[in-house]
Amino acid sequence: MKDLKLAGLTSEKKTSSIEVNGVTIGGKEIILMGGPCAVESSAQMSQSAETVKKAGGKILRGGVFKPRTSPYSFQGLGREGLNYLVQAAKEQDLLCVTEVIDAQSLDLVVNNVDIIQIGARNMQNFELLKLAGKIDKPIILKRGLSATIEEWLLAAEYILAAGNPQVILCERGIRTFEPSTRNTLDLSAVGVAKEVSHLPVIVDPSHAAGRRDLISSLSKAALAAGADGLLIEMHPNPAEAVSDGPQSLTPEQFVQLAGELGVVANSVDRVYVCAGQRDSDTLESLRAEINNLDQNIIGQLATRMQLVRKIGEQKRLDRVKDSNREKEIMQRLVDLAEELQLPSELVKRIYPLIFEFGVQSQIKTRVAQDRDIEQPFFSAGSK
Ligand SMILES: C=C(O[C@@H]1C=C(C(=O)O)C=C[C@H]1O)C(=O)O
Repeated sequence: MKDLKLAGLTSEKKTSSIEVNGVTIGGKEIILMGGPCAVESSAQMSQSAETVKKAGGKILRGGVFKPRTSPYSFQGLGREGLNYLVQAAKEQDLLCVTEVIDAQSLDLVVNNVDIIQIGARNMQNFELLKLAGKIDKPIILKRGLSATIEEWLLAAEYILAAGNPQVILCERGIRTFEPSTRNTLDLSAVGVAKEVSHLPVIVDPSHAAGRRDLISSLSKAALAAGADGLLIEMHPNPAEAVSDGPQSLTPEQFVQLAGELGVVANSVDRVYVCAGQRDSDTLESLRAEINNLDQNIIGQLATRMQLVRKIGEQKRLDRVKDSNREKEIMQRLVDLAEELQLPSELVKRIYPLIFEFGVQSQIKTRVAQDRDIEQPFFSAGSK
């Protein structure tokens, strides 16, 4: 692809992550963003924020300027809606994102939200892209309805070239001949974009499918395909939504899906942190979940110890301890802890113990092994 001077990857820069107020997009952690298509009321946004928080989501979405296909459809609450969005995000300590459609809406939201979205219909609004390039806020750039991946990346290049390095690509389905879904989610676009560009890529399965029954499977497929995050529509009462009701998840479905993302994330060497789904947060249910987690932690430690012993079998007894390897593991885990907002001190205290027991176990394995090798020699005459 030509002209990807800034969006294209180089030998030094294969991936880039975007750090926004304590949330890293494009790191190890999968970032979940959710909320209604359009901001309708203060109560609707408060309930949505509560659900996003419960699901382990980090970012609340909500449109206040709506570029609708029909001029007679709801066009958004503007400034009033912006206040509801910002307030609800604040209540739950979430970040927020909203779409801008022109210079005025950009001006209005730029100092209030954490992330700005440029929607599919404006992907090639080059003047808007240039304006987005002049601000110091991350931009989610949705792929246009009929845009090739190259056109999408060149749109990102406009923002980058104008001076804003914080671009997050968002695949949201493209127009094909298939009428069963609103659009066709192009999951290969995630891989292709990542092959040619260093920018983080997220997926919006809601606008792609246009129907809520497909959102769960498409979200998981998106993670498997390498997406760094998900942007999912959820409404406290989808039947009453002023826009995109049929594709919006209910709060229960949203939390359930979030609870299922962790295993998919782990299978592709990523992390999704969500305190699981419970009917209600009773002391008993919370403790049951902790018991379950503790069991997993011990199980994983046992597997780790087995691997450490296997490594021990391959090493010389005088080279059992490898300080460089330990340092490298520690650095990686401290970085991960910081990304997951876990005190890095915890990792710094636990891991030396884990290493120590690993090394001891390797020494024992080696000594036993060496004895076994010598055994036939000693036992030959005695039998
Ligand atoms: C497992 C190894 O041996 C030792 C134990 C380590 C561990 O527990 O991760 C790391 C380095 C070594 O001190 C290894 O060399 O990789």
